[in-house]
Amino acid sequence: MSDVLELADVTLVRSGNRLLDQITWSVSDGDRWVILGPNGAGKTTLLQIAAAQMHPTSGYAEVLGELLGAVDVFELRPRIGLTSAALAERIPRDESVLDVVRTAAYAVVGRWREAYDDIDDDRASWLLERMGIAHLSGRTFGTLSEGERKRTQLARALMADPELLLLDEPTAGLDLGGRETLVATMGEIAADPASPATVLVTHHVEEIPTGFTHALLLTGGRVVAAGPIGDTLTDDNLSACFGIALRVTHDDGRWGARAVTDGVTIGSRSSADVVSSE
Ligand SMILES: Nc1ncnc2c1ncn2[C@@H]1O[C@H](COP(=O)(O)OP(=O)(O)OP(=O)(O)O)[C@@H](O)[C@H]1O
Repeated sequence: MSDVLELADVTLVRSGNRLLDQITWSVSDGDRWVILGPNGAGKTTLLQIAAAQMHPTSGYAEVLGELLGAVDVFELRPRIGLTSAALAERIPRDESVLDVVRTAAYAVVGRWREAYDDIDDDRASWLLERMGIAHLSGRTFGTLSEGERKRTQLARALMADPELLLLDEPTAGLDLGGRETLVATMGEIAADPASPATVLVTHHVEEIPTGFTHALLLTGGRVVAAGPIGDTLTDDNLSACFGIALRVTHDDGRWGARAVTDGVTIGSRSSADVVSSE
C-alpha cells in the first residue's frame, strides 16, 4: 500500500489563528476516510491542503508522493478529484451538465476552446449514467435541483480518473431521499476496488457510506482521534469531538449518533436540544 497523503505536524495559521494545529495523518491506497468535526473544526481547511489548494504554514505535507511547496500544483491538481461548495460556486450556471463533467479532463471550470476526444465524451456520458443523471446531460447546471447538482459534481470529480477523491460535504442541503441515494452511490464507489483513495468530510455520522474504513475526528484544528473506523468512532471519541455526551450506533453498515444526558439517549446531537432527564 502506497501513501496517498502523508502529513506530519501540519500547522496552518491565518490572521493569527491556528486553523490547523500539528496534524499528523496518512492515507493509503484503498483507504476510505471520513473526517468529522463541529463547525469551524478545520475540516475544509484540511481538505484544501489535501487538494493542494493551500500550503501549510509549517510541517510536512506530501500529496500523491509530491511535497507541497516543491511541486507544481497545476500538474498535481488534475490527479485529484474534488467536490466542494467553493468549486460548485465557480461553475457557470449556463454550462451544460455534460461540459461541467468534461471540463474536469482539463481541470478547468467553464468551457472555452478545449477539444474533447471521443474517449472523454464516452467517459463523461458513462459517469452521468452511473450517477443516474444521463437524461440531464444537455441541461444547464443552473437549472438543476440541489441533488442533481451534487450528482453532477460527483461525476465531475471522477472524470479525470483521479488517484485521490476528496468530497467536502457532498450531501449538504439534500432532502432525506436525495441524501440516502447519494450515500448509497458513494457506498458503491467505496466498494469498488478500482476507486481511488477517498476522503469525505461531513458533520453527520449518518452520512458515512457503507465500506468506509477510517475516521479522523477534528476539533479546534486538532486531531481528537484517527484510525480504523471501528476503533475511532466510539462514544468517548465522538463526545470529546463534539463536546456533548453522545452514543454511537452501527447497524447494517451505517452509523448513527444520539445525545445522551444522565444516561438517557434523547435523540439529538445539538447541545441546544439537550434536555436533562431530571
Ligand atoms: N482566512 C482566514 N482567516 C482567519 N480564519 C479563517 C480563515 N479561513 C477560515 N478561517 C477559520 O478557520 C476555522 C476553520 O474553518 P473550516 O472552514 O476549515 O472549518 P470546517 O470544520 O470546515 O467548518 P464547517 O463545518 O462550518 O464547514 C473557522 O473558525 C474559520 O472561521
